[in-house]
Amino acid sequence: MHTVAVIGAGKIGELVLSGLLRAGWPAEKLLATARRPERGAELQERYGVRLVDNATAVAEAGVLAIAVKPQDADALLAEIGAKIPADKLIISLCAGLPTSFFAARLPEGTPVVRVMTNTPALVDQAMTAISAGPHATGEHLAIAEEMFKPLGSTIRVPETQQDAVTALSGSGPAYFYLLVEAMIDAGILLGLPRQVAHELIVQTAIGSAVMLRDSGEHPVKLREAVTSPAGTTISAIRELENHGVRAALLSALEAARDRAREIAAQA
Ligand SMILES: NC(=O)C1=CN([C@@H]2O[C@H](COP(=O)(O)OP(=O)(O)OC[C@H]3O[C@@H](n4cnc5c(N)ncnc54)[C@H](OP(=O)(O)O)[C@@H]3O)[C@@H](O)[C@H]2O)C=CC1
Ligand SMILES: O=C(O)[C@@H]1CCC=N1
Repeated sequence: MHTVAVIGAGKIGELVLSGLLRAGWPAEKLLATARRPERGAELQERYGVRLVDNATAVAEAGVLAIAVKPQDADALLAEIGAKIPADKLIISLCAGLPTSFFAARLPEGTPVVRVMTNTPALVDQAMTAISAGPHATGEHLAIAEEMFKPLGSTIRVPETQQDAVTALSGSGPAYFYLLVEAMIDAGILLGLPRQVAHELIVQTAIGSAVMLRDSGEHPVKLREAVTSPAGTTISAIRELENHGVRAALLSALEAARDRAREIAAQA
């Protein structure tokens, strides 16, 4: 089991730390770095992991999980990139940034793995996609899997698919939360108390998600089973189609993919 340092322990860094601890990773094998001292103190108090500066993390950890915003990655690598020995494994959690961005700022031969996870990691239900970058071997991918499997599901994808993955599963939880929020508001419109609307929609979302996962059925078949002839569901579906919800989702995910590309171009 490697010592893992989370460099830039914000929201995603924290969920990696907390997930590894839940999975039984010893706290003494976890390091965290933060830009603001109060954030570091918070993490130390909450998880008992050691807060260190970036240089100490580089010196002591075998795996460096980079969890800063993509816009902060260049400055971070200007600070530590050249000091990272080539036997360390770099795991980038950053949206958009290709592994070549890191390779160009690291000593020749340093292995880089690109990972796109998502916030349901907080409840061990993440979807994490893992790609080999320069100098990353099967052994390096296995280390990334050892870290992320306990946080949910993992899949290996070619790096060329990572911007699309980011649009689907990286950002995905936000789309579902927005749908749930809108449906709860619809419940209010129909006169239900907010708490009742919340309970109905959240449990419906959970039930639908479990059926999607466990039944093995195509979503079309599951939807058809709910949609009675001349019934209530088809009336709602007509409105969804009239308002272009399907087309909106296609455009929205394409926009997310394009934004990931733009982040890389601006880095
Ligand atoms: N949020 C999400 O759902 C997902 C995010 N990601 C990716 O994860 C990464 C992190 O996102 P997120 O956790 O949301 O962002 P946050 O802003 O919450 O976390 C980034 C953290 O890095 C710290 N930081 C920045 N520069 C340095 C530095 N030089 N040294 C040490 N710490 C530093 C920031 O400090 P400060 O607090 O001072 O800003 C902040 O705490 C991004 O690259 C994002 O693309 C990937 C998948 C999902
Ligand atoms: O919005 C973002 O850029 C990050 C990456 C995927 C989810 N959140």
